[in-house]
Amino acid sequence: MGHCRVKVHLRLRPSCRPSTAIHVDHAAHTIRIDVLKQHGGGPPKPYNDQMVFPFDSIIQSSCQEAVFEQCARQVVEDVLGGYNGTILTYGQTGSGKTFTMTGDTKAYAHRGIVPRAVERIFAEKVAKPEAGITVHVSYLEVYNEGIYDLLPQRRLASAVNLVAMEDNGLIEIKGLNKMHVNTEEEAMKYFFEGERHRSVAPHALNQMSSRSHCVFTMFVERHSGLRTLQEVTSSKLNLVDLAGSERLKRTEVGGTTKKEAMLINKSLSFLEQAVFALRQGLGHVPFRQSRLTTLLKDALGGNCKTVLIVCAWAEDFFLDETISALRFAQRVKYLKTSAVINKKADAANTQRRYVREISELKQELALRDALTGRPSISYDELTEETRSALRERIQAFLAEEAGIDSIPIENFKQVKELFCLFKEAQVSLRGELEKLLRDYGGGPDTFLNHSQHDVDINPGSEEADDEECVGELDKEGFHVGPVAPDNARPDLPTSPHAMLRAIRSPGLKYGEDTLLDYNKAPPAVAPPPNLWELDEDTRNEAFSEFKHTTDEGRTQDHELRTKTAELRLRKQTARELCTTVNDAKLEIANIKKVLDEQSKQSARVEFNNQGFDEQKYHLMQRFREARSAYQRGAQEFKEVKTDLELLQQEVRDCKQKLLESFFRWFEVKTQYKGDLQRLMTPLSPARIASPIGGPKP
Ligand SMILES: Nc1ncnc2c1ncn2[C@@H]1O[C@H](COP(=O)(O)OP(=O)(O)OP(=O)(O)O)[C@@H](O)[C@H]1O
Repeated sequence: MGHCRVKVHLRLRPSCRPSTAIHVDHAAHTIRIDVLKQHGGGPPKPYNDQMVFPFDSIIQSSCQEAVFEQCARQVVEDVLGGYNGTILTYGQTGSGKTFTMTGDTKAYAHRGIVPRAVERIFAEKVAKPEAGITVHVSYLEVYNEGIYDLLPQRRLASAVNLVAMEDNGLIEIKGLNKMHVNTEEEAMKYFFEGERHRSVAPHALNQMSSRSHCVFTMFVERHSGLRTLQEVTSSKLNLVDLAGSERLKRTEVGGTTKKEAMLINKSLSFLEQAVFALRQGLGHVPFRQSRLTTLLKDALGGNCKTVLIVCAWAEDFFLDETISALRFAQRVKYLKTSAVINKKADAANTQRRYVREISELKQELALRDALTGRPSISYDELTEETRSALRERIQAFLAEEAGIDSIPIENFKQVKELFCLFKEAQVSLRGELEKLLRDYGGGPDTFLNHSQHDVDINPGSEEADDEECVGELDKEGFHVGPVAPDNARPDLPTSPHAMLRAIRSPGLKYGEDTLLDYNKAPPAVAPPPNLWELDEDTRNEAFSEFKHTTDEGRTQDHELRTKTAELRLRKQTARELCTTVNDAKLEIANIKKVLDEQSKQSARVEFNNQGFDEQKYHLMQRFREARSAYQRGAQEFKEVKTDLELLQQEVRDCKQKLLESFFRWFEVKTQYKGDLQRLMTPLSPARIASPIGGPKP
């Protein structure tokens, strides 16, 4: 990056009566003003003070061509070389700024810097076609603190006030039209169109006074040599015709023109403040104070080569304004900018190179495939059919219906597609999981709790199982009901009827499913009263006799044993299923916990073609498996549970039937065999406490 000083030139307007106070030294490029100073109350002494202002050049009576050559040529050449350039004309109203920048249409020789710069740029474009120079032009004006596009139609009521923004270190006007121009004529056509639209008004010093600051910009792109090279330079040339400062009493304006003049003076004063801040090296330069200073930010201190042409009247009458313009020029003269060649990659060339390289690589691949016996492999974009075939294979693989070998891996494009499809499957799985969790009403805890309530998968413990069959399926003996704890014993009944009442009364429980649980299932036939007057051993002996010596007893006992064995098997199956389902539930809850943890750490799992969250994928796969196991197990368990309930009922029925048959048999036996006397023995409290049933040996 090279620092370069802003070049400052002075152009004095030709005058019939130039001030005798102005002395130009063309060799030294200085101008001296002899100033009249008044001392105290004494008579004024003429020219008792002198001010000398150095310039890069002073133009007094040169023609327009000389002005271009002296002031503008180098900037235009620099723009063609890739630098940004700005040429500004500054000065009092009517001092010749527009004449210098635009020129006069009366004669071709009077054309100003703009047409000459356009001519030079297109001359280069024609002379060096290999450089592939492209040109765009824009034209704007800053009028009453608004930025307006002069192309194509500034004077429309809908004219938009544009916004200047800093983009990549350079000031850009958002929405400004940039017209692509192929020839000098085209560029000038747009320039004149803009000229027609710019704001002008007459006043005492200028019949065509500019009421706005105008900026005509040429955007130049140029290849830095042969077209095969990748680099292009992109630069712009700003040609700025500032509105002139004016003293209202001299221009004798009123109304709108007066308001315009005040705003022009204000914006020029902001420009002076910005220049002053830059010159003083102040930390903050108030570029944003006005549209003009914002627009000129690059020209005054950024990436730009800048030339200022100060236009001034040479008459005595305007000496004050001239001195003030010269002072401004002196400040600008010491400003430094940091211009660089603006290079950028040539997109078209880069694309051409890539196309060539791709074509060569394809040939290389085809050759290699032919040599390795895989001539049919395609490297073109995957078709929709291929994509859906791959999707089906992945689905089959994930469902464990096909192995990994079923997924073809032929080229990189296909591998990328496979990753995308895996991601698709993962996303869908995640959706399913979230839906499932939503259905279960929230987080893992709720899910577990809900599941436990939803399906009762506790078929009972081994102990409960034993209790279920208590007093029943011991090898030989018949123990009807567990022994009640001592403190649970009821008062001794005095007769069998009293004992029955006691059995039926609540609080006399001898297990959940004893053979004679009157609270749950009282036998259809009442037990013979004399049965309860026997002691437990005798009573069980009688029951054993019935089961082993009578057909009815044998059949019913066998039926009960078969059903109970079946019930046990079912309970075992249910227990196993219960373990499977509970394990699956636990697994689901654990996976959910891990996934939640991961989600907390990163709100969103990023996946692109460069990466794949393998851990997450495995988790999701485990989740799927656990969920399938849970669903299968839960379904099977429901079926087993239904069977279980049926079997339990059947067992109860068998027990009931056996008891009833036993009661009937016992009654008949005691009645007809006449040995009732022998069987009748006094009741003992222990026998009554365990009237029927007993612990299993
Ligand atoms: N060097 C010059 N040679 C011949 N004529 C000139 C010269 N400078 C200015 N003029 C004439 O003076 C008149 C006013 O000049 P010009 O419009 O360029 O002033 P200006 O500085 O742009 O004024 P304003 O700020 O009001 O727009 C024009 O008619 C122009 O032709």
